[in-house]
Amino acid sequence: MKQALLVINSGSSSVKFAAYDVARPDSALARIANGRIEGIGGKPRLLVWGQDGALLEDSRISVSADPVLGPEEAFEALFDWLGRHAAGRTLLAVGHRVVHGGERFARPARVTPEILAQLDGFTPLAPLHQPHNLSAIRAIASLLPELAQVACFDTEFHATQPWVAQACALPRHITEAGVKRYGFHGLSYEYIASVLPGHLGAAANGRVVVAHLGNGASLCAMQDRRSVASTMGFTALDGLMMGTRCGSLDPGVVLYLMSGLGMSVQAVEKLLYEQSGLLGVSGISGDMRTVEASDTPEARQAIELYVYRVGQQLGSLAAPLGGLDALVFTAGIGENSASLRRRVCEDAAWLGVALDEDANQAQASGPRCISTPGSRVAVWVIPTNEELMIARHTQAVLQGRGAHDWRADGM
Ligand SMILES: Nc1ncnc2c1ncn2[C@@H]1O[C@H](COP(=O)(O)OP(=O)(O)O)[C@@H](O)[C@H]1O
Ligand SMILES: CC(=O)OP(=O)(O)O
Ligand SMILES: [Mg+2]
Repeated sequence: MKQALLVINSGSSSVKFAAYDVARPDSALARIANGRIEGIGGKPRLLVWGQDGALLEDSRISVSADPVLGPEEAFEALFDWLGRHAAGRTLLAVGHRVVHGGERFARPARVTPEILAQLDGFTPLAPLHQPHNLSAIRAIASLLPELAQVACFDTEFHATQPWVAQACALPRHITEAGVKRYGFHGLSYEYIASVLPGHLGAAANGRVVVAHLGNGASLCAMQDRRSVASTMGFTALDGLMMGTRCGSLDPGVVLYLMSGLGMSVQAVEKLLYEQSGLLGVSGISGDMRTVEASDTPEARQAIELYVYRVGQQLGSLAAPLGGLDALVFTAGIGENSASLRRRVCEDAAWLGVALDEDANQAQASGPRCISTPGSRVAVWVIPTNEELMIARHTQAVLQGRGAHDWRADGM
């Protein structure tokens, strides 16, 4: 009987998933299918694509007359689909992206009720993500209590940063209580680090900044393919301007919102996480495609500010690296918006970035170099694959190997 792994990346209103065949315990993972459940808490849909990218399923999920379904019903529909289409396979485990592992979880972990309770404690540090990550684990545990579930943390990859990159200049007792810069999007950065040598050769181990520009957005500075600094900090609010998050903000603004404008903690949290960023500045949308398609002055300013912040913080990471050898764009915006990449690269000319605009504009979807042959900094677009990274970690935890070591196997 073939064995398979399921990977879940659970967000506020949608769940992304991927299923992999495990031919041998230590062999490469082959993706069988991937997809999304959209509209959880409303009228969910299940979308599934096959190995070749063909759409296999696009249907409304309805198990009762009530169209408002929670995560449990949504996962029931997914397992039902897998049961019908992945017949003849044993599901070994489910691997999850869990955004915050705090100081306690530096490695992927097999989930137990005790671990789940500890991870609940990080919810205030990642209110947009952690509750949804954990409710997916709980929903699956109640459907299939015996099934192994593995939590893989977005914070893990940044554990290699020197203390100066992790420190907040706060009194010691606050730092000792865990208030430090963790960094996020680690599964995405770890995947990119794993494929960099195949594309960049020896330069992969040089001074690299990876720009993960998706709904959430951050930059990671790498040296020897290890994280040395990141623009995200204690929470996934810090750093770049994002779809609906403000990014770096004078902490005095937060104090003023509460003491000067009388806003509650909940209202400030909603403002900074859900109503700011591209959405707040454009007044139109937090989705880059929609903002790029609009020609209002506010939409144009939103993109101008977004680009300004990427350029400013790219400089802030070039400083600890002592320069820059390569810049990599990834995630929804980084992989798909040629105009955003062009503007970022123009602003980064002072660092030695020279963009090949034809290569940048070319209709392509795989990893590609978009800098000129003479550019001092190599610029690449490399599609990320958080799901594959989670599957590798999950496989490693099942084999009792602890965290998967991307440096050892050169993948
Ligand atoms: N062709 C495109 N041009 C510009 N932006 C795009 C394009 N395709 C996707 N995006 C943007 O990518 C972002 C979503 O990124 P993604 O990495 O999928 O996010 P997440 O995985 O965090 O939900 C959205 O702002 C979306 O508008
Ligand atoms: C950590 C984070 O911001 O994740 P996402 O980009 O998926 O929202
Ligand atoms: Mg994402």
